[in-house]
Amino acid sequence: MNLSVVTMQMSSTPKVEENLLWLSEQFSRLQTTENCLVVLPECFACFGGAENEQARIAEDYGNGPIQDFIAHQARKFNLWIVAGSMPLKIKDSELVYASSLLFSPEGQCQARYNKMHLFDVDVADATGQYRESATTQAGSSITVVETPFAKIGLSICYDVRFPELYRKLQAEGAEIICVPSAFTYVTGQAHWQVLMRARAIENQCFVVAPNQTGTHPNGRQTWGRSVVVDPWGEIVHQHSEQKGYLQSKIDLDRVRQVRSKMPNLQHRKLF
Ligand SMILES: O=C(O)CNC(=O)[C@H](CS)NC(=O)CCC(=O)C(=O)O
Repeated sequence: MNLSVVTMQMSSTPKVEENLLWLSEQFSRLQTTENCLVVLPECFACFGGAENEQARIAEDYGNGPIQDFIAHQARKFNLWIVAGSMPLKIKDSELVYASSLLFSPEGQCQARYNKMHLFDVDVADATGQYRESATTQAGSSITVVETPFAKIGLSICYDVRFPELYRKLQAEGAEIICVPSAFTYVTGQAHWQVLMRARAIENQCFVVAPNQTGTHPNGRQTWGRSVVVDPWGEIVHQHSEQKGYLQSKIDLDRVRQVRSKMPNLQHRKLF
């Protein structure tokens, strides 16, 4: 079965309306076919401002302007949309979940994943210290969701450095794995493409990884180079540093073809 896959590479600012307006312009330009999956980057609605910005724009799950916007766009343009990540409130907590939501073309939210691995890392860039856990609660369960075209595994950004998560997603049947990201320029330059290709090759899945790009208002720099990789590790398409979208047709039979010739998933010894 064929699927049209879109990576939306953004240079998001702290202003939600600005980012959503830009997105609605992009959506209106897409060529929509029967099945079209659009994946947005991590923090698509608000990025690159103050430390408390995610708490500021956080919504209750199932209720809020950002989720309404995505549901509306999904219906209007007949799209499956993975809303990369957005902050969702937690009852009686200052912290938020960084959640990735899958919307159907009917505008229904069909799956939710809360980012498990938080980026508490020192990077040799202008920001220096990243402490995601200061504002974010780590998730504790994995998400694989069945759609009419494929089973989709959800993950976010720094998760990509933990291959055991992807083994689990694959074991649960994932054929497409989304990795919406806000990878830093420095770590992206070193590791971005290798990590995305490795997860695709070892799990024989399509990997769809839209990234943030450019210099954001708080000085944070992200790597761009959003990418779609096929189950053999070949690049289906890759962005430069510019914001915008790329759209490609993929053949989902590729997953079965690659797995039947090289059944390395059945040759596992450990887990
Ligand atoms: O905190 C926010 O504002 C939004 N969240 C992010 O930007 C997150 C956590 S700081 N970024 C990453 O996970 C980058 C991972 C990365 O770059 C790597 O693994 O090398």
